[in-house]
Amino acid sequence: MTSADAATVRGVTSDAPADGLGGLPPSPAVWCSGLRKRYGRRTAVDDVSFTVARGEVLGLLGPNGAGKTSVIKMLLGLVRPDAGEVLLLGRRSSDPRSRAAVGYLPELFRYQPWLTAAEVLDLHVKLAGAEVAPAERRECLALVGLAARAGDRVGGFSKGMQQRLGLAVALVARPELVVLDEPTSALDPIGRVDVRDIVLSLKSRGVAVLLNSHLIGEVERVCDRVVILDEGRVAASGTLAELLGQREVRLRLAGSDARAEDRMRAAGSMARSGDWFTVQLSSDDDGVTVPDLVRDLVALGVRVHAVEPVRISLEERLLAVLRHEEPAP
Ligand SMILES: Nc1ncnc2c1ncn2[C@@H]1O[C@H](COP(=O)(O)OP(=O)(O)OP(=O)(O)O)[C@@H](O)[C@H]1O
Repeated sequence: MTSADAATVRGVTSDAPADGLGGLPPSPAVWCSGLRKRYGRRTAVDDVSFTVARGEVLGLLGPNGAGKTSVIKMLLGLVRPDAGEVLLLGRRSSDPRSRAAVGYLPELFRYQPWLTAAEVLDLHVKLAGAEVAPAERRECLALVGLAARAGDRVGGFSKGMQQRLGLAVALVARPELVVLDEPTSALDPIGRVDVRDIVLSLKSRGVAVLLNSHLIGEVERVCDRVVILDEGRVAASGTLAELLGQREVRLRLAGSDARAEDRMRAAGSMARSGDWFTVQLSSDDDGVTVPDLVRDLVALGVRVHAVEPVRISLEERLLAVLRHEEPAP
């Protein structure tokens, strides 16, 4: 974030309501700048800055111990940063008004074993100071697949069921920002798909989501932007298009000659392996490069047996960034 961005965020916070009234755009769901945290002699988080816009899903990725949970806890005011600033929904995270509008599923979750699932939700609605009708609370339990267990005590829940309840707790008070720290670590495959659908439905309603997950495929499917942390620092960040920008197309051709290869090189840098040709497309390709290329190759008398789009996966990009194999975008 530039200092100009920071100044804008601060301006909105101090001079205007956080909800964007008065013609100003709403402040970001999360704004943090220069976050730092040391535990003893170990630096857990070092100069981390990013924003999460309203309605945006941001994925926080990184290896074990990279500082993801520490960042989340500093954002939520659960851990005091040694340096840096945080604004949630345009307000300091210590402000009860911002806290009430944030739903949080912690990495290590434990709910009162003597309460029923419905009672746990009632308690959290009360703590948030929200007005949520009983029918809506039941719907929330149904959303996470616990409708049939609403009256059962949490002490008898499996780990996955407790995580589902944690998700309901994070969602029940109609938050504007939802922070999910490893939300699917205990879930079965169906539960993971459910969480993906829930995240997408939150996004469609303008709710911002900050998602920390080691399941990269999950992050790739639902996130608009990704921040990769490594040893406490931001190693890379950007939209998925920015991070995965380099796209390629693979073509299996027969009868290719020098003119055909020149035509492919005109589309992007080219590599050949037997009958297969790989052409790198530019990140601002508007979708006509490949059809035009195929049309021209056919006109040159080349037989086109296969055309396969290839895109680097988020996992490949993550590993490349963490292994310092390429410059971070
Ligand atoms: N309460 C604490 N006391 C001492 N060190 C801590 C504490 N909390 C975190 N750390 C250290 O800070 C670093 C970052 O930990 P953190 O839990 O934020 O990482 P993470 O990216 O969430 O890891 P994981 O993916 O394993 O959950 C680690 O080296 C960890 O040992």
